[in-house]
Amino acid sequence: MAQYTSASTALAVIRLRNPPVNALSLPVLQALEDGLKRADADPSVKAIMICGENGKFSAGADIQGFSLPKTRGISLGHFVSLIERCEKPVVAAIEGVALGGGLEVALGCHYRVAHVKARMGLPEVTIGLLPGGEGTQRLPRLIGVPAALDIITTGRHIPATEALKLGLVDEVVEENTIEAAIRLANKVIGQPLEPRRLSLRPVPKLPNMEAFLSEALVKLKKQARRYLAPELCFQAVRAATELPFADGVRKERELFNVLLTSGQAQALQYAFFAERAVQKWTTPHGSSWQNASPQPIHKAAVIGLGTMGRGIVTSLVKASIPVVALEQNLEYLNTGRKAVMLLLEREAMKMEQGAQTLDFHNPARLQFTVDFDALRDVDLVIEAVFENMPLKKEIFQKLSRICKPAAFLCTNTSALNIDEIASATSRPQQVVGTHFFSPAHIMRLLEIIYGHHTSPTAIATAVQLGKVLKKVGVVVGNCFGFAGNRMMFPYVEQAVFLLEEGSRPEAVDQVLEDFGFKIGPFRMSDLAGLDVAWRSRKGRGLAGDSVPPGTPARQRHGRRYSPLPDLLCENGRFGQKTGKGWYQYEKAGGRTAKPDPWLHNVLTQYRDTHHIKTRFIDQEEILERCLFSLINEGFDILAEGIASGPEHLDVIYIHGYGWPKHRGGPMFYASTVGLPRVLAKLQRYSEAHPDVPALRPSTFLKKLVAVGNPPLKEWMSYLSRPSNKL
Ligand SMILES: CC/C=C\C/C=C/C(=O)SCCNC(=O)CCNC(=O)[C@H](O)C(C)(C)COP(=O)(O)OP(=O)(O)OC[C@H]1O[C@@H](n2cnc3c(N)ncnc32)[C@H](O)[C@@H]1OP(=O)(O)O
Repeated sequence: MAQYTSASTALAVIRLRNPPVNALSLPVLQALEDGLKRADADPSVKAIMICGENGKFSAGADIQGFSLPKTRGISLGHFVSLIERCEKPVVAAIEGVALGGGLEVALGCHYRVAHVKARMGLPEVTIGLLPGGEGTQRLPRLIGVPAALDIITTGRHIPATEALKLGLVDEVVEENTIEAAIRLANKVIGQPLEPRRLSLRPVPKLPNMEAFLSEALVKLKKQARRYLAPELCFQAVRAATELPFADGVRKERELFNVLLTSGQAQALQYAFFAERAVQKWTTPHGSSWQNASPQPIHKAAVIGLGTMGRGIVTSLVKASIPVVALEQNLEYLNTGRKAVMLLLEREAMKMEQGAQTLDFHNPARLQFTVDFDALRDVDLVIEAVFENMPLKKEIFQKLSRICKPAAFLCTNTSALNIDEIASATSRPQQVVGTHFFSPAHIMRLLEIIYGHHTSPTAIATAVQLGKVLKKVGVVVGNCFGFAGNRMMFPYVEQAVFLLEEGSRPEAVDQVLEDFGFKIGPFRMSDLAGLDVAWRSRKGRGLAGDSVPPGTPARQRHGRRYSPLPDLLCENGRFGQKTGKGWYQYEKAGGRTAKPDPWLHNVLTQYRDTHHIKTRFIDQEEILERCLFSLINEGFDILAEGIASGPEHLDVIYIHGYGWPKHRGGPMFYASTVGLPRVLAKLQRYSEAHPDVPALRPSTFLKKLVAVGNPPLKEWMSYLSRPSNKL
C-alpha cells in the first residue's frame, strides 16, 4: 500500500508501505497512482513528497511477483512517467535504500533528497534483469553514460555521498530527511518543472562515445561467461545514446522481456531467496534459528597462520573483532605476521577508497603470540592448522584446558570428523566446524558443521559470526567432506576418469568453463595444489606405501580408482606452485596454464599400460558425467539430513565452488534439466561403469522421479525423516 497524508495544507505526502522493504507490489503501485491523482486534483496541494515507511524508501519491484502472471504485463514505467508528468513538484525523500524500481520511482521525481546513510542502486542485473522502469533511459540523462553504465551493469549500491557527487541526488542530509524534503518542496513551489523532467533531457555527449561503448562491451563480454543480463543492460544504455526517449523505452521493454523469460532470471531470483532461506537454519534434532541465541564474540583467536589462518585473521580484523593470532614457533609466527600485515594493508587500501578505515596496528586489536596462555580470555577460537587429525586433537585438548569454559572452539577443516576432534575436549557441546574457503578474507561461503554434541548456542554463535564477517553461513551435518567437498569428490573423480578414457584436461575444463564455472576441475586442482588431496589419499590408505601389496592399480576397495593424480604427484607435479601439474606454467607460481605434451604422452602410455581403448568423448558426456555425479551425491546428502534443503547445497556451490549463479546451483539446475532426464542419464552411465558407485542413482532421486518429478520446493516433503516436520 501507499499512505496518503498531508504535511501541511500545501504538501501531500505519499508514503510507500509494504514491510519489510516497501517492495513495489501491484497494490503499492496502484495506491501510488491514486495518491498522485488525488494530489493533482486538490487545488490546495502545491507540492508532493514521496517517501517510504520505516526508514526505507523502497527495495524495488517485488521479486516474488516476477513469476506471477498477474504482474507480468505491468509496466513500472507507466507509474514513473505519471510522477514525472505531474504538474506539481514531486520530491523523493530517500532513507535506507532506494534500489531497482525504488530508485526508478525516485528518478521520476523532480527532486531527490537522501539521508547520508542511504544507499541507492539498480541491482536488477544481479537478479538476471535490467532496470525495466525506464531507469536505463533516465539515469544516463541525469549522470552521464559512463557512471550510469557502471551502476546498471554492476548493480552495485551507491552510498549517498557518492550519489551526491554523481548528481544522482540534489541534497544529502545528516538529520531528518523528511523535514529536509519538505523544506525543499516548499522552496521549489512555482519553479518551472520542464528542466527537472529527465525524459526531456538529452544524454550528455562524450567526445569518444563510440570508442567508450565498444571498449565497455568488450570488457563486459569477457566477464559475462554466458550471463545475459550485463550485455542486455549495456544494449539498453546504448539505446539511450542513440534513440529518442520513447524509442529507448520501447527497446528497454523489449530487452527486459527477453531477460524475464530467459531462465537465467528465474535462477538468479531463486538464488536471491535461497541465500536468505539458509539463514533460517534447522537441524534434524529440532534446534533452529528460532530457538537458539548466539553469544557475543568480543575477542577471538586463530591458531595457525598458514594460507587459511591468515585469511581468517584478516576477516576478523576487518569485522572489528579483536584477534589473538597464534603460531607454534617464532619463525612461523614472523612469516605469518608479515603475510597478515600485507593482506591487511591491501584491504585497508581498498576500504579507504570507500572512505572507511581499518585499525590493525593496535595490539589490543591484533596480537601475535606463540603462547597459548594468551587465549585464556577469548570468547572463540578458530583452529586453522593443516588437515591432520592427531595434531588437531592435540590442539583441542590444550584449548579445552586453557580457554575459559564458555569459549567456543571452532575447527577450520574441509573434511575431518568434527565429533572426533570434539572428543579431545571436555566440552564437545562448544565445538563446531567452520569451513572457510580460500582466500578466506574474500570467499563468501562459510560451511558451519555441527557434530553430535554441538549445542544450538554454538551453532547460532557460528552463524552470527559468519554474518559479522559478511559471509554466507550454511549449517550442515557432519560427514566426510561435509556437503560441499563431498559433492566435489565425484565431480573431480569423473573428470579424471574421462582422461583415462580418452579426454584431455583442457577439453574437460573447456566444457565446464563454457557451462559457466569460473575455472574447470583441472585448473582448479592445479591452483589448489595436487599435494593436498594426495596427502589425504595417503592418509586414507588409497595411495602410497599404505596400499596393500598386490592391490590392482585401478581399483580400491572393489571400486574403480584412478592413480593418475598420484602419478603426477610422484613426479613432483603439484600444480601452479611447482610450475607443473595437469598443465604446464611459465614458472613455479605461474598462473598461465598451457596444455602440456608431457602429460599427453603420459596419458597415451597410461592407456596402453592399462589396456584402455581410447575413445572420443563428446561435450555432452563430459558435462553430464561431471555434473550429474555431483548432483547425485547432493540427493544422498539431502536424504541423510546432512543439509536441510536443496537451497543449502545451491548456496554452497554458488559461493564456495564458483558454480555459475545464473544457473541457480546444482540442485536447481537438476530441476531445470528435469529429474527423469538426470536419472536416465545416470542409469546409462552407471551401466557403462558399474564399478563407479558415484554414478549409481541415489534412492532419493529415484523416489522423486517415481512420484512425478515434483518442483524443487516440495522435494524435502518426500523424505520421511522427522526433520521434515520441524
Ligand atoms: C513490475 C516492475 C518491473 C521492473 C522494474 C523493476 C525491477 C526491480 O526493482 S527488481 C528488484 C531490485 N531490487 C533488489 O534487487 C533489491 C533486493 N533486496 C536487497 O538487496 C536486500 O534485501 C536489501 C538491501 C533491500 C535489504 O537487505 P537486508 O537488510 O540484509 O535484508 P534482507 O535481504 O534479508 O531482506 C529482508 C526481507 O525482505 C525481502 N526482500 C528484499 N528485497 C525484496 C524485493 N525486492 N522483493 C521481495 N522481497 C524482498 C527478503 O527476501 C527478506 O525476506 P525474508 O525476511 O522473508 O527472508
